[in-house]
Amino acid sequence: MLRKIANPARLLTFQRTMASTASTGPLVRTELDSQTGYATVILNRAPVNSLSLEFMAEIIKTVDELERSKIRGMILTSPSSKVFCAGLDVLEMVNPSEDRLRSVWRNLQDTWAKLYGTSFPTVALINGHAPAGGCLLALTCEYRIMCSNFSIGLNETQLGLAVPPWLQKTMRNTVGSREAEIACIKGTMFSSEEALKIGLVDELAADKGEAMHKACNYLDTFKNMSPYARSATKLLLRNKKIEDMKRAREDDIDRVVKNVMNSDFQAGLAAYLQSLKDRKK
Ligand SMILES: CCCCCC/C=C\CC(=O)SCCNC(=O)CCNC(=O)[C@H](O)C(C)(C)COP(=O)(O)OP(=O)(O)OC[C@H]1O[C@@H](n2cnc3c(N)ncnc32)[C@H](O)[C@@H]1OP(=O)(O)O
Repeated sequence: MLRKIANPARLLTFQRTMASTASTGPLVRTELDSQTGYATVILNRAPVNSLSLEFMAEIIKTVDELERSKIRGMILTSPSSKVFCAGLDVLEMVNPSEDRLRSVWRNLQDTWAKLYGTSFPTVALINGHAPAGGCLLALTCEYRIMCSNFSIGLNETQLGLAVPPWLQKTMRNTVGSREAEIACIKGTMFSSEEALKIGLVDELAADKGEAMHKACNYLDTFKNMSPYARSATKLLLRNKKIEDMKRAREDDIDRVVKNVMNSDFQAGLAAYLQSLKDRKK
């Protein structure tokens, strides 16, 4: 359920009233600029926007609502000064129940499909690190603007996870076959500057303010264009990839369940979690 709050200024704020888990406030906040029709979607699951089952369900619902609201563009970002999205909530993979794990992967697939197939233009404003599922969210957008001094990449293999075909394809479409193949297999994390060089992001910004300005500039390029022609062309380009994912989704989920339920994977994950904690010492 959306709550619409009219501000005296031109900014209308839509807020989801759903209770959040670890964050203060709603898991996803949407601010709509009533003059431009651009919605800023703020991922709000502290501390690192890791993608839990419920968080992904909220992202999916938000995109559905934005489609109904006929917005003119979306900017996806985070309130954190350090992390755009830390990827899947790794705790979802620690000795999970098979049913929950299946739902998690299904929601991850749906999150990708929803964001990838929006009728409106989308920009990822990457104002922090974006590993794995964080990079996935950025890749679903049409345009990526990244603040300097952060890292982004599909590091799944470093965690012992295979990168699924649909995500590999999205990476290939963005950076080309050769770069994508090496990056996916190695699980490379790129600095903002390296990401720009290989085309993983389109522009860099010194800070969030500059990134927001650049994001609006991208969306403005469609101001005088027929929304129908724009979105029809986008969906003709992207729909087949979404359909391919949906056709193969059960195999994809079976593969993940086998991967994650394996005792070697669980041992590797425990070591990975420990390494995250050790980094702080
Ligand atoms: C159908 C098949 C589909 C397959 C597609 C696969 C797609 C996605 C797979 C994934 O996304 S796996 C997840 C990969 N993510 C990571 O490897 C990120 C790990 N985290 C980090 O590198 C860092 O935390 C950070 C994001 C760079 C941020 O560093 P920072 O120093 O700012 O913060 P930390 O102190 O490290 O973290 C704070 C707090 O958050 C916890 N945390 C971090 N990342 C995650 C996460 N992904 N899930 C859950 N929790 C996470 C971290 O452990 C800290 O917790 P505390 O120690 O404070 O309790």
